[in-house]
Amino acid sequence: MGSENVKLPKIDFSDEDLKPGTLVWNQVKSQVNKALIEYGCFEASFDKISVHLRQSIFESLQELFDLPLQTKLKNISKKPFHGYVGQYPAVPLYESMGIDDANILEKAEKFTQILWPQGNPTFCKTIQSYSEQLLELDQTIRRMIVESLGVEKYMDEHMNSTNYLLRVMKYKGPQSSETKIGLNAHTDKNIVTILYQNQVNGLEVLTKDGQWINVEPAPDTFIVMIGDSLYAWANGRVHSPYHRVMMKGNEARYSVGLFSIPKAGYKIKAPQELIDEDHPLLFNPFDHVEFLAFYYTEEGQRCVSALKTYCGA
Ligand SMILES: O=C(O)CCC(=O)C(=O)O
Ligand SMILES: [Fe+2]
Repeated sequence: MGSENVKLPKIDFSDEDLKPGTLVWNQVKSQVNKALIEYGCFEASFDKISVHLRQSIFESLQELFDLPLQTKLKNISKKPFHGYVGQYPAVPLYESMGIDDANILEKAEKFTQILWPQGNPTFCKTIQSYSEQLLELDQTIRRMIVESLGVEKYMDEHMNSTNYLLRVMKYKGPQSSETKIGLNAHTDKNIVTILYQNQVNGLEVLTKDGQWINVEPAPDTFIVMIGDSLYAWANGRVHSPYHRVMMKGNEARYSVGLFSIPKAGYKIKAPQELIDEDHPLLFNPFDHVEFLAFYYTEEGQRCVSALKTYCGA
């Protein structure tokens, strides 16, 4: 059960002067560092995404999930969890779809074309602008993390090592006051995840001391979470938390995640500056795409930490 009394830290990214080197940058950076060591997660207010866009994104999600199943199944991907996912007996409330490189107009158009051959410019523009604008928050946070780790010499390499995936999600209301599983507990496998949801709560995050926190974001805040690939790159200096979705009541929950994901062929390797006697190397260098292939095998699904089994040092 979620715990009532603990709240995730809330950090404000709306200051106009939030540029590297400014006083406010350093203040926010130290809040980010503290939150990521303690929770691997925080609530972010970020006002670059207009109120209009924040509303349109949920209209677009609803329009997409209202399409006939036949149409939704047309979104196929070779990468697990990037195509259409739904109708799984283990998580019957859950449906999702991934849009690779949704920040790039041609990619957003290609995706839109698959579902609406006759075109849907509003949908296309909404997901593209949302991704392009929110990516700024991902990059700000990652710059701050690299600075806090004191490994600025890897800044460009790190910033250029990822692509973006936008995943849209719907959780049906279970039509009961009893809590039902929406999405099983997991850690994200990517670099940074930024989640945004409609007004139906359900996300829970596990603290280091084993309590599930109910995440109750305000309408204008995003949830930022660290994935296992960044945990590995930082050699354990930031936490990647377990989280899950628990649903009750009648209302559907819509959420959307922007995931920064290591590019195929890029080897994730902790900088040597982050390895010492007190911090021995945790993971051998690995390729994220190859790791995911292992994660989605039966063995990978059974492990407590798939990454440790795959490439633990
Ligand atoms: O819907 C949510 O808020 C969480 C989704 C999630 O954890 C994921 O897609 O990895
Ligand atoms: Fe997740």
